[in-house]
Amino acid sequence: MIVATVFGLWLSVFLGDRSEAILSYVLILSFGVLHGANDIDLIGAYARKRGIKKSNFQYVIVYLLTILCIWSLFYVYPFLALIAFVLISGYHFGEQHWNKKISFAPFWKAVFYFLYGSFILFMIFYVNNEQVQVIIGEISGIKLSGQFYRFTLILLGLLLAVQWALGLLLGHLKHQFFFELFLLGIFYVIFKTSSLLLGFCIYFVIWHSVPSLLDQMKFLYGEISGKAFLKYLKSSFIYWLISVMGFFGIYLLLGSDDGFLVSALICFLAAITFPHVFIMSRLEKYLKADSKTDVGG
Ligand SMILES: CC1=C(/C=C/C(C)=C/C=C/C(C)=C/C=O)C(C)(C)CCC1
Repeated sequence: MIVATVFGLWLSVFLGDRSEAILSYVLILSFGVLHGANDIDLIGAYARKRGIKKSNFQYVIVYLLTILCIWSLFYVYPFLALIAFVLISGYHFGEQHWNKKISFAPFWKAVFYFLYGSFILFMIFYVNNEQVQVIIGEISGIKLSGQFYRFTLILLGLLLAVQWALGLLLGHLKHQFFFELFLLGIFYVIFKTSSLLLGFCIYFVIWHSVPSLLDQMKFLYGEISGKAFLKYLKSSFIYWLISVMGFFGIYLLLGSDDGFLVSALICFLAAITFPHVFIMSRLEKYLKADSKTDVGG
């Protein structure tokens, strides 16, 4: 993952703005969307493992209703929806990164996930604050100042540092401290050198979507292999196709205006993110609890 990240950094130096944007859309729509495209099968498999029997059709209905609710929320209270989206995404990124490496009590675990993931997101927002202000303004009609991103980043950083230090002192964190710190440094450099979209994309695809895909394969098929990946592709293809077509539908409707497209991409991501975070949180807890299906301990 480090090699792919450095390669991404190298690409960001060489590619022009247009090529960076195209590469980012391609990566987000391929791996990014793919890692959320199997959610209905995942919740079905999870329920079966827990002895609950419901048809896939019921899950599809609940899933679609959830997406409809999120879209309505974005329509009626866009700012509130955006805040909820960012908070939940922070938690989700943190959970993916730390799930197998920490042993806090459940509440403090959730706080740590949230602080870590939100810290990463606010690094992106702070470094690109002018662009982010425009995008958030376009979605919600509210313009937050550059100071706001700076202050929130510092606050999150301080809280994270305190909990991290306590976790180390009390032995709740099983990881290489300097490596994790180095990673945060690398992320900062990437966000600073690449465009907003490519910076987010490098983190989202390499450090979130790919590890999540591997966890899902292990959960669904008990192994990580080329064969399991093909099975995964087969079962998620239809959902992936519908999502990508949905995105292009929005694109055709809104035109090729880059600003609009980024806002559309965010609302689109948000709609599939809410149910995805819920499902993945169940799955990660299951993977951690069941040592036989745990990935890389
Ligand atoms: C608001 C905002 C952004 C945040 C995107 C987020 C928060 C995405 C989360 C995606 C998830 C969690 C997907 C599912 O796994 C961007 C794109 C950086 C651009 C600037 C404005």
